[in-house]
Amino acid sequence: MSTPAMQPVITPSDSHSKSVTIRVGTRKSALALKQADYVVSSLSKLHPDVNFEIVGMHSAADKDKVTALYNFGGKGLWTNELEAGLMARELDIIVHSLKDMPTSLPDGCVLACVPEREDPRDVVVVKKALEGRYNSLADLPAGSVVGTSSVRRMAQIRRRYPALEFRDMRGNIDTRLKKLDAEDSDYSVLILAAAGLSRMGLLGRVTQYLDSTTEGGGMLHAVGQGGLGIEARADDEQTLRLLKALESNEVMLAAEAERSVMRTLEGGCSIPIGVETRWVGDNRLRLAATVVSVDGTQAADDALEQEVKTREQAVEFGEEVARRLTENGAQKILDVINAERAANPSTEKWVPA
Ligand SMILES: NCc1[nH]cc(CCC(=O)O)c1CC(=O)O
Repeated sequence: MSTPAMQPVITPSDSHSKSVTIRVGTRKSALALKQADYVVSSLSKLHPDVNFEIVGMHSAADKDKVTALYNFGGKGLWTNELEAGLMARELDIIVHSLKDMPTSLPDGCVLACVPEREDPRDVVVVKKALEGRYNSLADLPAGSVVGTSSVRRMAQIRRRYPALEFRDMRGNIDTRLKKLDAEDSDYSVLILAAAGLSRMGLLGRVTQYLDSTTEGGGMLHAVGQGGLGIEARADDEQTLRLLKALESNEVMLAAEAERSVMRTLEGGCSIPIGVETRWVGDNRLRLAATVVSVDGTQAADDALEQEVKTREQAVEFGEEVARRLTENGAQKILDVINAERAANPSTEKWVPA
């Protein structure tokens, strides 16, 4: 004899009922919620019988904007509380900006799906009052102030445009644009990711797209920029299978190669490295990468093309590019940056994006 409580739960055979619910964790910023909405609407189309529920969480870094970002360890800045929710089975997947994901995930967590990528490039946005006067970095007079908190962006721009000045700029995209446009602001331009602006419907503000060409300012983007990373539990086979339908194999392989360069060079710390990946033919991936000193005077560059068909090949390819960068002087540049950070962890000003 069994009590009612011990009886199995029987799902009614009503065709409208959805038997499985996937809880989707995300940060609560406007951009993060847009990304989670995109993932849920795409997955819902692929799996109409599955119910998806978005769970927004404030991360430690969101709650404490005053403390220098490196105090959270640099690595895994936005992800820790969400991962705790994932491991506690309060969440089934987490949607991240791929560029904010650490290159090594905690045990039990995997990068389960890399969907189609937005434009990975950085862009220039001109202060409203200066629109029409300047468009590109090359237009800016000496002493113009560029707003960015990213050492990668600052170092690369300083290398090509040594007469420009740089000032810290943090906050969500809306906040940054408001600070830029304020009447009394010193900023002439802001550097942002095209992807974030695109997702927020703000691409109209872009006056220059930055890339490795001379017209593009010689700028390489962040590892994973423009991409999304969906994290899941390594042993949750049902969810892993369900996510695979949303993966772009080309984007996943390119992102794995980019992340591998970073993982190989960093030794535990997030570092300022720029990359650019492009498919150039039959399964051939071209990967360019750069590491620039904070003052822009020293740089290590490399570009290589190789056949990449599997995740393992992508990782090996990234390791090879990292080795070549090291031989070209990247390690010396990184040693200086890491020594500075170790000496001044709490005054750290620059974000590693
Ligand atoms: N550094 C913060 C961050 N993390 C993700 C994005 C949006 C771009 C993306 O998804 O790669 C941004 C804003 C930015 O860099 O302009």
